Amino acid sequence: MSTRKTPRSGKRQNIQVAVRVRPLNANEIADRSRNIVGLDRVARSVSLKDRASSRVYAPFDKVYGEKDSQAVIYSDLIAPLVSEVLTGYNCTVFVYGQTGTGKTYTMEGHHDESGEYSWQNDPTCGVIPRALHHIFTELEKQELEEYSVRVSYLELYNEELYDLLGASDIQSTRLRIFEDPMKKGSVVINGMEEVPVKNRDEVYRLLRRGAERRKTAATLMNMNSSRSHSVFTVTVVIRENSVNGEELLKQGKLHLVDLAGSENVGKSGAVDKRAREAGNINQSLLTLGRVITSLTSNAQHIPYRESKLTRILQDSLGGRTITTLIATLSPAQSNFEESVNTLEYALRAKNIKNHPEVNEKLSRRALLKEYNEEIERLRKDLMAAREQNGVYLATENYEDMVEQIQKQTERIEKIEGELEGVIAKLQRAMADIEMMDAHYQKVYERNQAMHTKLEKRRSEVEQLSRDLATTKHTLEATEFALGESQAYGEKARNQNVELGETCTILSTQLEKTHDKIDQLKGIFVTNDKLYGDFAAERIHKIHDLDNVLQKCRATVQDVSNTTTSVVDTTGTSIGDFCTSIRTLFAETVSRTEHFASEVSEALSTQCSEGVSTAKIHSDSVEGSLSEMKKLNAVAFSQLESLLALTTRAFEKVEANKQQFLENSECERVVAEKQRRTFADQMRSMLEQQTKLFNESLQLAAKMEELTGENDVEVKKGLEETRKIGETFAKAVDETKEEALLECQLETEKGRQAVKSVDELNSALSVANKKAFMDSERLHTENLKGNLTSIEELKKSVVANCSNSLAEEVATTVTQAVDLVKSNAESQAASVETAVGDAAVRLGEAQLAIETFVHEKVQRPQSSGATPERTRFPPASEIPALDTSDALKEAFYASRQQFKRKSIRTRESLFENEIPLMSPVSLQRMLGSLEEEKDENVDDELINDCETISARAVERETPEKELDARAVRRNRRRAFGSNNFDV
Ligand SMILES: Nc1ncnc2c1ncn2[C@@H]1O[C@H](COP(=O)(O)OP(=O)(O)OP(=O)(O)O)[C@@H](O)[C@H]1O
Repeated sequence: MSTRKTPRSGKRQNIQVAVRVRPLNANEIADRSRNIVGLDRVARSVSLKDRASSRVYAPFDKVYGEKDSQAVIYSDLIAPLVSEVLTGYNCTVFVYGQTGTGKTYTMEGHHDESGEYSWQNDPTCGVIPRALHHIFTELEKQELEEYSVRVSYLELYNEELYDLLGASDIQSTRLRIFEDPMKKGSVVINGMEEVPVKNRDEVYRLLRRGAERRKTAATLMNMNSSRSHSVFTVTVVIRENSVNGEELLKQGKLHLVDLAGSENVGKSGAVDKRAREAGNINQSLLTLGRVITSLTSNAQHIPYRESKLTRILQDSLGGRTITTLIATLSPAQSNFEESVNTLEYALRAKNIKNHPEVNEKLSRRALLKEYNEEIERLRKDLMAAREQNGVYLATENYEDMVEQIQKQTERIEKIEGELEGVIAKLQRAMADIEMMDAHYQKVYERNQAMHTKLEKRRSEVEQLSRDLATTKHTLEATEFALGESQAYGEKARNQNVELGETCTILSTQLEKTHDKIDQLKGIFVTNDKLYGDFAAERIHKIHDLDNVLQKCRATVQDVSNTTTSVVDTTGTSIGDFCTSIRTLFAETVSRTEHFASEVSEALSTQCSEGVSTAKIHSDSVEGSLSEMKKLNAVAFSQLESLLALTTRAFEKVEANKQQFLENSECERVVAEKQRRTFADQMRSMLEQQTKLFNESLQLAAKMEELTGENDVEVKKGLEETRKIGETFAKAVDETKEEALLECQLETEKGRQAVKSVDELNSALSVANKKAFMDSERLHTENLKGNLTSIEELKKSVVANCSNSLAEEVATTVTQAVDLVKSNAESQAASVETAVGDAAVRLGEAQLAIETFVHEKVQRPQSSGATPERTRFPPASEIPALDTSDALKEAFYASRQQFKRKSIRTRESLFENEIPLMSPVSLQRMLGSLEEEKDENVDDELINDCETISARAVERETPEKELDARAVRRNRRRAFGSNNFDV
């Protein structure tokens, strides 16, 4: 395969050289051979201790001792190369050393026949299986689908190449090396089998096959395996696509070379004389030494072509390959010289500078074209050579021509070899492609299965997308509702906290209120009892007072009766007095008339004047009497009015008492009613309180208010009662005083009347006296004789009349007045006593009321525990949680702000889908292309294909890529068919 190199950072680098020292083997131990090798890992030096001296060889890139495992060697030296190979570099690892120092062990490891270990976990497993395992691991890790891994295993013995993996008999398989016409400095090994490796497990099988063929060869050809070289090559081709959709092939190679034992080669590549004599000259090893020497001495000519080994590995020595040399040593003293040679060889090799370059990635089209052109060129050369063979020449020239033909034949053979090599390369390339096509087939089938699965999944995805959209929508709505609920919940929680706090306060206050209510209840019960007792007591007292008033009434009645009787008596007395006066007057009149008749008779004419005078006097007395009658009538009427007043006073007292009693009863009834109402209210309030917690405060307040009002009412009632009592007492006092005053006034009026009667009588008496004296004086003048008798009579009449009448009247009046007075006084005293008693009782009642009100009536004691009226702030409004419909509306409203994002379906993934071409379709397409061999048509097709590829690349779907690849593959096959026709 043609590869071009791109510089690796443009740097030249020395071959990496490592030294590995194996442990002393059984023979060496048996020979008691000393370990003379010392390693300094820091200085990366190896020292060899001779008996006399110690030689140090340094620096190496790495030094490994007997304890360093295969895994360490691999991970340090080979693993990095695998990465380089996958990147597109060629890498070579040489194992160089004396026979039996562990070259094969390092490269292949032990073949564990026991089956105890699989090759993956066999600690003795060498570089080759590890490298292949690693390569597959990396390819899988990088998820590369299209790659090919091929291995070849060559043995070079006595400058003959044998294919250890070839299918045919190893003896008959003669591998020939030709220059690679397409790449200068490279060779083509004609007939070499490059076996594709599909997985790790095939590696051991191949290694075993190689080992068996080696053994067979050794037996058949009496081959000394320690003098043969083996080259195990792993070729990794990775197909990848460039950005413009072009298919690129990236190739890297790893050569693992187990060289023949170095014991016959001297320091500078000189062959040991004895070995030379024995014919055991190892040309390849010899040339390798020389090449190394030439490379390190900057010689003009590097003798690569002098051995097949150096020809094959030319690129690995001073070329573009990354090269590592592992020098294996025996630690035994017996191998001192060989160890010295190996170390010196290794140090020399370390000076070789390579300039690694990554193999250029070539497009398949270019590669195939290149191959085609080369084949065509070789075909033409061959034809030309053959045609030359058919020319007839003169005999003279015949020999020259024979010679020429001989040369031509050799040339034809050479060209044929080269052609075969190229064709072999092409075939390998085609095998690679086949391998990758097989991969493609698998990928196609997998893709078809995936496509079917994808279709199924697509419908599922569509359904799921719809479900997802619904679910998303629901989720959003739910999230929205949840948010709302959370906010509401938060508000409610805060409110709850507030309410909790308020409840705690209210609970405490309610507790205290209940205490207060209990206290009030107790007070009300006590007050109820007290009111009962007080009412009973008051009723008792009122009864007492009633008795007193009855007594007072009786007394007043007595007074009235007495007064009436006194008045009657007085009236009678006055009547009697009047009668007496009339009698007396009649007597006086009769006496006077008798006297007058006597005087008339005696005094006839003289007495007529006396009679007229007497008549005048009589008229005067008559007037006086009528005046007295009037006065008596006035006195009577005054007494009547006094009686009426007394009666009225009594009636007033009675009325007042009745009113007082009624008022008291009313008050008592009102108080009782209030008490009952209050008790009912209390009861209902208590019931309500127990039922309605939230109204408890208000009820408590109201209760408190009512309690206050009731208290006020009670106080007011008591006050009113007290006032009424006072009013009653006052009224009684006033009535008493008024009655007394009226009595006194009437009595005074009576006295005045009596006095005026007395005065009138006195005045009358004086007037009569004066009249009689005047008459006497007149009659004295006229009647001197009889004047004395008349005068005496007159005096006696006047005296008798005035004295007895006055005395009688006075006595009667005085008696009457005294009687009235004494009666009035005694009645007044008894009324006063009764009133005083009533007053005392009223005072007692008042005191009792006051005591009751102020002392007995219990009032709620201020305990300080009754909660103060607290106005709790109204609970903050918690909006009622919206209904789901309202929430939905709110959600949709909120959604209006944001355009609803369309749920992205996977439609887009499928809409540009281009069906993947099946291998059958490809085959058909290939057939049609085979029919159209015209290059123009090919070009046209290529253009078409490229257009399709470009379109496919633009669409960037794996399916389209595959399609483009299919087209390219088609194209490639078209070329391939041409080539095979050749
Ligand atoms: N590092 C090592 N640890 C343990 N044993 C080793 C080590 N190196 C080599 N041996 C053992 O030494 C013996 C010889 O090793 P090996 O055959 O690999 O040598 P060689 O260099 O390949 O010889 P030849 O050149 O003849 O092929 C083997 O038995 C191998 O197991």
